[in-house]
Amino acid sequence: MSNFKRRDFIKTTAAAGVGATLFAPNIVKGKDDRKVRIGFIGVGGRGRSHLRNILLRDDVIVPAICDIDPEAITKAQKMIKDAKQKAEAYTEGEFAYEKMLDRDDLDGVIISTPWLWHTRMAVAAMRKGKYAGVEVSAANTIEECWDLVETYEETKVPCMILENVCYRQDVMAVLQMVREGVFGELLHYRCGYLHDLRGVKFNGESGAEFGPGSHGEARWRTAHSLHRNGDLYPTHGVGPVALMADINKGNRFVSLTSTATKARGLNDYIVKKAGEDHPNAKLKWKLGDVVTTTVTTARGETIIITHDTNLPRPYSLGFRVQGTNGLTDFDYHTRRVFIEGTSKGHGWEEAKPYLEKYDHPLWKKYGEYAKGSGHGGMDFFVAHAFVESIKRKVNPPMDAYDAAAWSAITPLSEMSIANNGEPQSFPDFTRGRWMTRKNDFALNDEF
Ligand SMILES: NC(=O)c1ccc[n+]([C@@H]2O[C@H](COP(=O)([O-])OP(=O)(O)OC[C@H]3O[C@@H](n4cnc5c(N)ncnc54)[C@H](O)[C@@H]3O)[C@@H](O)[C@H]2O)c1
Repeated sequence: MSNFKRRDFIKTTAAAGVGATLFAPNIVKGKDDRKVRIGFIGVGGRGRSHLRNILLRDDVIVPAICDIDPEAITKAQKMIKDAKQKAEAYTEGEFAYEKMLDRDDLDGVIISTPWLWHTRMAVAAMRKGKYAGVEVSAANTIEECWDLVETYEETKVPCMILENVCYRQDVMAVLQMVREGVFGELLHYRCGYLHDLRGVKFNGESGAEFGPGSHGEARWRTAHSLHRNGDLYPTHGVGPVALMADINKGNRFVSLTSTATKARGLNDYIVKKAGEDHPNAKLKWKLGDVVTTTVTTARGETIIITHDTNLPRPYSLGFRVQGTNGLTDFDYHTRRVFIEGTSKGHGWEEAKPYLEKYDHPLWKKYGEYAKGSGHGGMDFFVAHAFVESIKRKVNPPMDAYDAAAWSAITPLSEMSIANNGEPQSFPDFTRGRWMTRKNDFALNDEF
């Protein structure tokens, strides 16, 4: 039994390993008291939100943190001190994390750094026997996708992509509906990342600065829009869909085609903020404002993924799940369903009764507890799954194969756009094992 509890939350957890696959245990052995020791690489905005959730648990110790930004370290150290813990900080240069990974008292690390560091850090963590929990996206190139898979296969140390949206309450209820056959046989999905990031990509005195001297993600994220044209952030949308579609577990992504509109939004924003004489107003942005990708699967489904981060618009992940019996469109603002024989007439039905009826058992169990953990509660679940997988020494629910297949959408979409929408084949990262692997995501009653 686990000793997991927080504040007034004292529910015990079930026996270890239900529904999960054991792997060769070459990682640091858990202690009898089942306390897990987790280090943090990157304690910026996202790293500290993970840290906050982790520090609320009584089954995790945080012995070490790493960041190159002294301000981020100071903020994180205050949180750690407030939680009555003590962590050593690694701050000396961009490779200080390697020193931290040499410690023998870490079971896992949570990596919340800029994208270009993710694979390098996750691979280093696995090689040093530490579970790698890596923020999204996990990889930038097809080579990096293979690095994640091959390092996992070689070391048998798991890598979990920390895709929190897979645990969103409505997403998990729809997953239950899928599993119970409410939509019939599935054919089509839509999803994406439609988020006005202009205020994230630019800040500083003029409101139009990025790179060194700016703060937060503007320091590193914006450069990708200058140099790359593709779906730069696919996993919030495609992660949940991949789990519904059994990707890598009975099904796989086969190919994609991508197209992009022209790039106008960022230039328009800079001119409005800082005037047309601002040096950044002269830049030629490569990222098309709306990138549309269509993925085909081995089972004959299609998935339309939209990336839309440069224009004024409300936040949306734009989910649609459609099968032979009906479909749902759902988002933070609108959730609707049409099921043949149940929904009256030709109109949509409000999804609320369905989402309540099919509320996932994990949400029934931990929903109250999760509230306030960030992003409507889903941040609790993703960190919880990481911690519980380490405790039980089992593979996490979203693994290196998922990290590779979901992240591969970015480089493949770039190649497709660069070649006039030419179809690009997905590598089969499972090397054929997708045919026999089983989808056990969130099927045990713990994580
Ligand atoms: N899942 C989600 O909901 C969600 C939300 C926000 C961000 N993210 C992801 O989390 C990651 C981090 O984003 P963020 O918003 O925290 O960015 P951020 O810029 O606020 O933080 C990144 C941190 O990494 C540090 N860093 C950079 N290079 C480093 C190195 N070599 N070694 C150690 N530290 C280094 C920076 O100093 C900074 O403190 C990104 O991949 C982002 O896409 C995910």
